[in-house]
Amino acid sequence: MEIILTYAQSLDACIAGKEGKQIRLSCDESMAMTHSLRLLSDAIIVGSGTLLNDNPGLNARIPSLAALEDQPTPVIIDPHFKCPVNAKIIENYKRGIGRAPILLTFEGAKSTQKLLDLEKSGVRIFGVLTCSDEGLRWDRSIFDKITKEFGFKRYMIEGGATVIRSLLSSKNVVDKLIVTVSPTLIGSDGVSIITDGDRPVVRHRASKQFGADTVFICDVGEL
Ligand SMILES: NC(=O)c1ccc[n+]([C@@H]2O[C@H](COP(=O)([O-])OP(=O)(O)OC[C@H]3O[C@@H](n4cnc5c(N)ncnc54)[C@H](O)[C@@H]3O)[C@@H](O)[C@H]2O)c1
Ligand SMILES: Nc1nc(=O)c(N)c(NC[C@H](O)[C@H](O)[C@H](O)COP(=O)(O)O)[nH]1
Repeated sequence: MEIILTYAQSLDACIAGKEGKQIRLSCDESMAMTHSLRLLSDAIIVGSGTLLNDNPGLNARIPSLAALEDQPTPVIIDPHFKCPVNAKIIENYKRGIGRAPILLTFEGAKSTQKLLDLEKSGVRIFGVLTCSDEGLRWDRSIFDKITKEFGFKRYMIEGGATVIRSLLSSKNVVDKLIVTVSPTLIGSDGVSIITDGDRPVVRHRASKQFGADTVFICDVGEL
């Protein structure tokens, strides 16, 4: 099992603009790299904040829409079932250009009308999350359980800010960090991913220029 955390950031470590405004940071070349990475992954994970803010498709479309059997599965960390029934990931599934999304919620979550509506739209609900007082607890056992249930081997976590910050301050979860650095400055009202607290060790593995962007690949963990 491999867990990759990947995102695009500005030179001043921001991943979005003021009040979370979505900003296209990746140039065409590095966005194509991200979509190639999606094709190599079994699951693309984002938090509910990104789902609501960006309404992403989370499928592989560049340079062209990949065949359904090659598409990764969209997975949303959504403990409070905020996913709208008309989200793009659900529309893609209904149109046959994306796999049935999975929504991760708390273990033992009670069913609600919203959950039933989401299941009717084709969303698969999986109660695997646990909570501590500082928020969702991240550890590899969550991914072991998802792999046991769905058979995924490679996870690509694409954000957003809460997810990135919590993973960058968790040990023994992420295996690889792939960061696209865009030569732009967003400034103090941007959404930063800088965390306090302890951080995992990262080791440079490779870096490559894609258009104007530089993509860093780092191994993460007790190296
Ligand atoms: N540049 C990029 O690569 C990139 C990628 C993704 C999102 N974004 C941007 O990030 C912003 C969204 O980030 P965000 O922080 O609002 O939302 P998010 O996507 O990080 O989701 C946060 C939500 O997910 C759940 N969650 C996930 N992990 C959690 C944890 N460890 N603890 C508690 N709750 C957890 C909770 O419901 C929480 O409200 C948007 O502006 C979006 O455009 C940028
Ligand atoms: N690699 C990357 N470069 C960016 O400039 C940017 N803003 C994102 N943001 C990641 C976010 O989670 C969604 O992936 C995007 O909103 C695009 O969504 P889709 O392509 O439709 O899946 N990711």
